[in-house]
Amino acid sequence: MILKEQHLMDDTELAYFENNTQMTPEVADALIENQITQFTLPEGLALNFKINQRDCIIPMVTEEPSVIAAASHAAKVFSEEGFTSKTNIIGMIGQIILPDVCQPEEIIDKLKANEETIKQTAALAHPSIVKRGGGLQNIDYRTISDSETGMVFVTLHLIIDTKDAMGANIVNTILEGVKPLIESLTMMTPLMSILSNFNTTSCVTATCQVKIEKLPNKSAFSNLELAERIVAADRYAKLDPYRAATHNKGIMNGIDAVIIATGNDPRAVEAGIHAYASRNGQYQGLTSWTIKDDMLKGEITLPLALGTVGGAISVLPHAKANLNLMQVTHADELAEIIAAVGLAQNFAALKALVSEGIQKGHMSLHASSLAIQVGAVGEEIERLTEQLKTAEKMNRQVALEMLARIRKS
Ligand SMILES: CC(C)(COP(=O)([O-])OP(=O)([O-])OC[C@H]1O[C@@H](n2cnc3c(N)ncnc32)[C@H](O)[C@@H]1OP(=O)([O-])[O-])[C@@H](O)C(=O)NCCC(=O)NCCSC(=O)C[C@@](C)(O)CC(=O)[O-]
Ligand SMILES: NC(=O)C1=CN([C@@H]2O[C@H](COP(=O)(O)OP(=O)(O)OC[C@H]3O[C@@H](n4cnc5c(N)ncnc54)[C@H](OP(=O)(O)O)[C@@H]3O)[C@@H](O)[C@H]2O)C=CC1
Repeated sequence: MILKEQHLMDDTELAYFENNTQMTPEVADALIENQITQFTLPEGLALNFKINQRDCIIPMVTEEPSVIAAASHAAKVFSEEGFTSKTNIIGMIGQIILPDVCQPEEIIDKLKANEETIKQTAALAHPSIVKRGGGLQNIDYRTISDSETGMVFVTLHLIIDTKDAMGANIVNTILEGVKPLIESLTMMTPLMSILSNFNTTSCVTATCQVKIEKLPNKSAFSNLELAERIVAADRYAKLDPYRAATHNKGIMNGIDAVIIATGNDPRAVEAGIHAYASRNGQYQGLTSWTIKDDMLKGEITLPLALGTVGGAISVLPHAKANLNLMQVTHADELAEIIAAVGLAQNFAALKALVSEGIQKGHMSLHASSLAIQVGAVGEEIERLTEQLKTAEKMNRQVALEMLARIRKS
């Protein structure tokens, strides 16, 4: 197997993948409650990626046809220079929310005067993360007023470096460790203490560029027109939330697939990214495509709190094997890859949308799942798939009629 020859997989991992091994019932039972079975999804590899000058094979777990083809297609378009991806990760944000505060400035001053003690208490609450070089970095204070009730909240943001763990449990442990001290300093009972998934202090930016003359182009538009239409589509996603949601869904096609493949928490990532997309007061597309010096340039910035250890990652053998496959050890490296995948996925979708339309590429790759949906089995699947790809219309009725003809022949 090529992956083993390239030292991207060892014998155990290869056997695990080849035998399609499930996790043991004990592991499955330990992960969730009332576990009855295991639910499988296909995993594929996105190819052609060069990220920060390193060639990278990307494992993607998705049920949607054409996602992996699209990512591979875009990665090939930008393969000359590849993607540049850079993290700006200070840490996760943990919130301690004080409700019904009468004198917010006084409370904040008191807390500021005791920051050293808060930091010491935080270190004692999770000594092992401090030993790893992480832990509480700094504290921000916010005052939030509810215009309906008149209630004023003071919210502490504890910025906590969780190193290679996503860190939700680490943050929550530290918050709950610090909470009694906050109570005694303020003489108030916090409403709650919990991490924020709007993790603006864990951002990553990926960029890419290609000479417009080198854009692969099967459409009737010139290469410059194609590039301009991609830029216009990108702009439109900044203006119209109805389009922005779909634009960002396309980005998440790639991001979620790698998040799931690496055992990370897709709900946390989705919540953070969609909150970030709304940070200017209106939900907007997350990418930026521009034309400069005969080049089409793409950029995406996302908050990504990810782990390469902890949570389910260290429990799921597939997740560990997939991290090895990408040759990733640290959480920031994983974030860099995932941001690049999101940008690539968006490029492929926009390029298809503004030229031949999405259905051509998507539906031809959807043909095999449509064949199975209408009941094709064994060799029928391939025959029906091929016929569907050449059909003028591809839908359930057409597929059923074709399958009936195949069975008669
Ligand atoms: C599908 C393509 C890539 C065809 O694109 P194409 O130019 O017709 O394909 P091609 O046959 O010339 O292949 C180009 C490259 O694509 C890859 N590729 C091509 N086919 C395969 C395959 N079977 N298996 C693996 N890789 C494949 C592969 O890398 C290949 O290079 P090669 O290796 O041949 O030198 C293109 O039409 C495309 O990128 N379409 C976009 C598809 C997409 O975005 N799908 C997501 C689902 S739609 C959605 O959910 C989101 C959306 C669209 O609504 C978001 C939005 O609105 O913004
Ligand atoms: N709102 C949300 O998003 C929430 C998410 N969650 C869930 O929390 C989980 C993630 O929490 P998380 O705290 O990451 O997981 P863990 O509780 O598994 O903590 C990670 C542990 O990994 C160990 N570790 C080993 N090597 C490293 C390293 N290099 N860097 C950092 N830690 C290391 C640390 O323990 P040690 O130092 O002792 O070895 C650390 O405590 C996910 O399953 C998520 O779904 C939970 C609550 C809310």
